[in-house]
Amino acid sequence: MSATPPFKRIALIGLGLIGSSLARGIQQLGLAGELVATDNSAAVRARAVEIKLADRIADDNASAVKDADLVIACVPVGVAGDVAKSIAAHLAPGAIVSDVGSVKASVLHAMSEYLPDNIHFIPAHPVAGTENSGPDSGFAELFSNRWCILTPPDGADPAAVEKLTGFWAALGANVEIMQAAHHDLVLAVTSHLPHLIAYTIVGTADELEDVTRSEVLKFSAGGFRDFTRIAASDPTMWRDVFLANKDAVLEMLGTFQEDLSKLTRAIRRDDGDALFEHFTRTRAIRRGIVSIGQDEAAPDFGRKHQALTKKAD
Ligand SMILES: NC(=O)c1ccc[n+]([C@@H]2O[C@H](COP(=O)([O-])OP(=O)(O)OC[C@H]3O[C@@H](n4cnc5c(N)ncnc54)[C@H](O)[C@@H]3O)[C@@H](O)[C@H]2O)c1
Ligand SMILES: O=C(O)C(=O)C[C@]1(C(=O)O)C=C[C@@H](O)C=C1
Repeated sequence: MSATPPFKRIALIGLGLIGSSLARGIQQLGLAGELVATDNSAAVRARAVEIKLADRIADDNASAVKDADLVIACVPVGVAGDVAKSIAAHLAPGAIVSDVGSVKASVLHAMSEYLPDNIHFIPAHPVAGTENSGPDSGFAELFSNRWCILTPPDGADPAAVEKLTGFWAALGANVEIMQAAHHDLVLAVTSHLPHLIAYTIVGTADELEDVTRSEVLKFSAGGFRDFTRIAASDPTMWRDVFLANKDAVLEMLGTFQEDLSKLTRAIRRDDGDALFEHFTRTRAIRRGIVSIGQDEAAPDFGRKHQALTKKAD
């Protein structure tokens, strides 16, 4: 625990997987003089009191942010604007206001509409999670050795960006700064599209006529089992992600469908060389990610993204 916490009062809004992980990390590391938290679900607030997720659980968003020097909205991206509206008039001048949403441009737009000019708004996205949600699912180590991407708007105060960078670094994250629109393109291919594929394939398996659901469950080893984990992710969160990052996801989906057509054609034409060449290339990508470790995986995804957009041009 540091003698003087970097923040006098941190307010967390939303106590699901990410909010409760932040709460546990902030408490363990002593990052706030006082931690105040809230959630719009009374059941979640009651559970947060029971498991002592904060020094104080406030009844609503407005009272939670009073006198806080760091406020973090940990809610589905579709309600980020509503949260900004509910806290705008109650923020302390000079406070840093941030979020953890999986999409950045839409959150930047929705929250900026309501937030006053006398605070520092710096959106963020910890690229770390699980398929679980709710206040019991969080853990303090979630962000350790994972990326956290900050997308400060043009003209953001460098000192506020540095302070938020220090906060995420204290939680163990590697911080990267990016434009919101670029973040949304990169994450469309590295996170959003994989989730869409998982949701699709698990649904497809469930709808087959000649293969029963019990056979799917019984024989789902390896690959399919991994897809079922991802497809168990929170429906509200992912509905909001796809609607909020519509353009980038549709762009990546178009490229993906072209590539899938090429592989489909290779199978239909018994073109073993094309299949072998493709699988050899993808194996090398996986081995590259594993050998450089998690710390350097994200820049690699960036290069893959550049290659994809070049191809689409
Ligand atoms: N789950 C992940 O893997 C993951 C990873 C990184 C970022 N994120 C992002 O983090 C955010 C939160 O995701 P999560 O997984 O913690 O979700 P979650 O469903 O576990 O928790 C969200 C919480 O927000 C509360 N909430 C909803 N609307 C609210 C409002 N208007 N005011 C106050 N509270 C409200 C809900 O009651 C819920 O407890 C999302 O924007 C998501 O995109 C999620
Ligand atoms: O590991 C998982 O369960 C995740 O899906 C985490 C994951 C991801 O796609 O990597 C999901 C969404 C977030 O915005 C960040 C992280």
